[in-house]
Amino acid sequence: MTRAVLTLNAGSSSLKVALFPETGDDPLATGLADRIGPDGVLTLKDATGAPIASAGDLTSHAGAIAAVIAAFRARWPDLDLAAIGHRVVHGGADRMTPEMVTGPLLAELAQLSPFAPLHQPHNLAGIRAAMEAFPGVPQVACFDTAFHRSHPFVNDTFALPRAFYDEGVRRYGFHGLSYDYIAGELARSAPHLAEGRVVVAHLGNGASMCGMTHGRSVSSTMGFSALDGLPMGTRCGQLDPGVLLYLMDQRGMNAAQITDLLYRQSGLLGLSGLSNDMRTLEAAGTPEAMQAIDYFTFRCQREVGAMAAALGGIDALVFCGGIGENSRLIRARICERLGWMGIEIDHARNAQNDRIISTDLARTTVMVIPTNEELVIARAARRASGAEGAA
Ligand SMILES: Nc1ncnc2c1ncn2[C@@H]1O[C@H](COP(=O)(O)OP(=O)(O)O)[C@@H](O)[C@H]1O
Ligand SMILES: CC(=O)OP(=O)(O)O
Ligand SMILES: [Mg+2]
Repeated sequence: MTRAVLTLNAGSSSLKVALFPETGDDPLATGLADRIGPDGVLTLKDATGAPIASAGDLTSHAGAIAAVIAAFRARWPDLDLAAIGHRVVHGGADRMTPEMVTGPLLAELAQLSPFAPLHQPHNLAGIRAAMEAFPGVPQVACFDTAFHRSHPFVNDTFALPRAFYDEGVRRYGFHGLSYDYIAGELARSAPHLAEGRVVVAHLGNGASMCGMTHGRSVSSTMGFSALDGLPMGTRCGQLDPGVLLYLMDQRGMNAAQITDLLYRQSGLLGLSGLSNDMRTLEAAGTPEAMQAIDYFTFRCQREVGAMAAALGGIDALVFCGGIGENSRLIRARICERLGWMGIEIDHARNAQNDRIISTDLARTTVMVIPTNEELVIARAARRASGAEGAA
């Protein structure tokens, strides 16, 4: 086979992998390990969508990564990788571009793990596993935070004493690789909108919104950690810090217990008492599941308003992520009270997952754009490793 670029994208509930040729946007193979946990399943497909391999019982991200590497090796014994690109959720305050992985970089990134416990350890485990499986192949780290480093100070800080900002207590924002892709797609397919005021809703197991103009991030609902903003599969979203004081003072909870509560037991799972997965909640129809959906869609409506205020208006709303790309119910529910912002969706278009789901007369364009973090990672890996120039 020709030389290829491998991408690894570890999300909080999933591992997405892709194998790209040295040039071009179409992958040779893609893979998804979904619902990592007791029901975890990995499926790898070739460029035609035909299954290459599958594996079940994926209880951890590390197991999923090992299964991916084994399956690619079995399918392509002479696999020749020009570079491996990794999604790394947290890059810290100064990283605005992808970087080649080195020992010191890995050590620095490991220090950020406590700020992104559902992601950073898996991202770094992926890098280590890939370094071991493919020694000598350049590894490139692509940061979710990088896209948001353009935020103005008012969207980058909290109203704490200045020393905290200086030591890195800032609003970083995440899902940057996804927003980067959407910005590029808009610039390519709808340049007049790309220049305008766009609110992008990345709604997956992790969920956030980004307000962007001229393709640059101005504001994000996520802050210091990937806990802030919208409620998520198992994360609480925006929370009054007084609740934390109560949990510590009155309930005697320690940091580890609070971490578990806010990252793993809250959000859709906590409110429904049933599941973190929107598909399960939509199908269940129990009062608690419906309340969890109500809370999710209400907070999404609030945050579209907040992002539009940060941008001074809105020209387009874009949905992406597992929920945003697939759930016509949630998109319709979010849009139903946003008529005052010029948002009006066409229900037939919405039901078909059309690219434009707003009515022809609506003042604000509403779009569904499947995100492609893998392509952003692959392009960056080619660039940073020099593979692009060599091709
Ligand atoms: N058809 C669907 N209807 C509703 N929700 C869906 C559908 N397909 C996927 N989802 C939601 O998308 C989530 C996964 O989103 P995704 O962006 O792929 O994951 P991650 O945040 O782990 O990267 C699932 O937890 C599920 O709630
Ligand atoms: C940052 C984040 O929440 O990522 P994901 O949606 O992949 O869990
Ligand atoms: Mg994701």
